[in-house]
Amino acid sequence: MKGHVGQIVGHAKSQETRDTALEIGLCDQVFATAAEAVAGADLVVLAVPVGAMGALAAEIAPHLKPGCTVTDVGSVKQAVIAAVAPHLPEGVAFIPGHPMAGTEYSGPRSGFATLFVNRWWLLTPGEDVAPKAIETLTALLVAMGAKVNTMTPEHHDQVLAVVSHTPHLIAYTMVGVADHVAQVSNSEVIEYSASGFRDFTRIAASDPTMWRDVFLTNKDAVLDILGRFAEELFVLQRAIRMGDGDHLFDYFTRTRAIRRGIIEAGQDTAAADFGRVAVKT
Ligand SMILES: NC(=O)c1ccc[n+]([C@@H]2O[C@H](COP(=O)([O-])OP(=O)(O)OC[C@H]3O[C@@H](n4cnc5c(N)ncnc54)[C@H](O)[C@@H]3O)[C@@H](O)[C@H]2O)c1
Ligand SMILES: O=C(O)C(=O)C[C@]1(C(=O)O)C=C[C@@H](O)C=C1
Repeated sequence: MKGHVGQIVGHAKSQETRDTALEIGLCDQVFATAAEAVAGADLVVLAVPVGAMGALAAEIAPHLKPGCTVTDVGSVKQAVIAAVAPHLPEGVAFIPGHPMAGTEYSGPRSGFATLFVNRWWLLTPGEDVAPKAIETLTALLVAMGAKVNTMTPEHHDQVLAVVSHTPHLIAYTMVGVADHVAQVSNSEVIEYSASGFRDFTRIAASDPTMWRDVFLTNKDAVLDILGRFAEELFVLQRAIRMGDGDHLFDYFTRTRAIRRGIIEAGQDTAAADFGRVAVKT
């Protein structure tokens, strides 16, 4: 954001995080209370776990500058809106947001300059929000390299259940299964993991608080996708049992085309950004 805004003021509860934020130049100033941090701000960005958004909004509400914009970066939108909006005073523009970028790491040292470059940043503003406020926020996000799109919070939560939330649950589960197998068979299965399983372990190393809150707050959409996942899994399980190679081949051909389409659309930048090699098979 540096160079695009006047001053960046942060808040973190721990002294260590506040010290780090100043040391690495993330903020110009940091405060121990959110109330102090938001005083006089034109734009306030809420970046805490989804389950903590409501309490934070209640804390900052009396200290917001009239006419300011409040946004958030939570991975779920309907629950954040329900928790935050009731606290915000009249005249504050609330533009819920979600950058589709991140890693399994947390904390102030986990960001990097290109994190948002060529990544979607989804906004789910209500119809009553002034277009000017949306334009100003969009301009800032675009300046950070993001591609911005707006949609309804309902649609956001359904889409994210498919492309982010349920895949994380599957990764957590698969790593749990491997660990269980290793324990009961007293073997070294995880040591022999190659890149496919390692990708699962990377995802399964994501922050437990963040992901607990995601699943608790996007419950219906995730349960819907998990149900569909189980149905597909049973069909593949049956194909394996019946020796139906044609079914497996056709299914895998279809999924490979999806992966190739993502790469051709230039949307697989995260791995390369983070110093890993994007495997193009
Ligand atoms: N990590 C990702 O990949 C990613 C990507 C997009 C969106 N998000 C969303 O961004 C938000 C922040 O995630 P992050 O990865 O930046 O996490 P983070 O752990 O790096 O930062 C979260 C901060 O919130 C603070 N916090 C936790 N509970 C709190 C509470 N009850 N009250 C006040 N502060 C509290 C923590 O101390 C920490 O400083 C989450 O809502 C998450 O869903 C994360
Ligand atoms: O690559 C990762 O570590 C991520 O999972 C990042 C990811 C994602 O699912 O794409 C995780 C959660 C966020 O809400 C947005 C981005």
